[in-house]
Amino acid sequence: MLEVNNVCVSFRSERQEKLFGTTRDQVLFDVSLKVPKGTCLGILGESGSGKSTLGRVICGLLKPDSGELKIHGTSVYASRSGRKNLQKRLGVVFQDYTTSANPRFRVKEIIAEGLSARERNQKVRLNRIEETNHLLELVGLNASYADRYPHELSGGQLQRVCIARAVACQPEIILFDEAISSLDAHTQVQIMDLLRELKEKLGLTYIFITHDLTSVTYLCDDVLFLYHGRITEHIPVSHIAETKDEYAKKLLASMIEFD
Ligand SMILES: Nc1ncnc2c1ncn2[C@@H]1O[C@H](COP(=O)(O)OP(=O)(O)OP(=O)(O)O)[C@@H](O)[C@H]1O
Repeated sequence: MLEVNNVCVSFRSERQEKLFGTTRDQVLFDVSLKVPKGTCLGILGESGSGKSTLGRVICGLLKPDSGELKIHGTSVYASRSGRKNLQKRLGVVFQDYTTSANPRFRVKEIIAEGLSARERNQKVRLNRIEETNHLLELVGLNASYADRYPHELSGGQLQRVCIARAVACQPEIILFDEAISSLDAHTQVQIMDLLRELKEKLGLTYIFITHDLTSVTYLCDDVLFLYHGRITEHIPVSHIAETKDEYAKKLLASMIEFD
């Protein structure tokens, strides 16, 4: 179980009245959520609502001003061991697969980043070739891709490699930050099918940050709406049509009209 309790985040404001002013802009206000094991939580909000900031708090990259992040009851930011505990259990897949994969690395070296993390965490020595081939198959590619460079892959294939790298460290939870947003609609569906399959096979828990309601309804169990840094609603996806939240209603209406 991953828990976020009363998290507040602010950044130093660019508009300072004094030269060394300390005015801050608050981006997250008292955000709390729980993600039970084996479920998928969608975090939905428009641009600037604070989704990625919340994502950075969840993956251990940004200590909040106040509030806490807990994984299996252990506070992440209270100690170094708390952060290490999170690193062992959580993988991340970002939107920009072109920059999150080193262009000078071959596919096998990209996946090796995840395998090395697993070797360190579990204090084991892995058969890299065997593991890489297994992971490539798991994400719908095959061993022949291992020697390719990122520029020799399509966007969808490269994002599959990034997913393989995240899965390589055997995390319990994977955070996806707009991970399918830059792909075309057909590839998005293929990747979402892959994510569903992996979740089932490996018993994973997902946190799926997006601005796209359709992908949330396709993939998530629960959805949380973020508006100007505040959670306005947190409901099961199956009850999304009954939402009371104005922002959620607007999103829903635009999707229905579009359909
Ligand atoms: N490091 C930072 N320093 C200052 N302000 C920041 C920083 N990171 C984010 N912000 C501000 O916090 C607010 C929320 O940004 P965030 O990236 O979390 O939004 P988002 O919902 O993920 O948007 P998008 O969908 O466009 O990525 C924005 O106003 C942004 O300018």
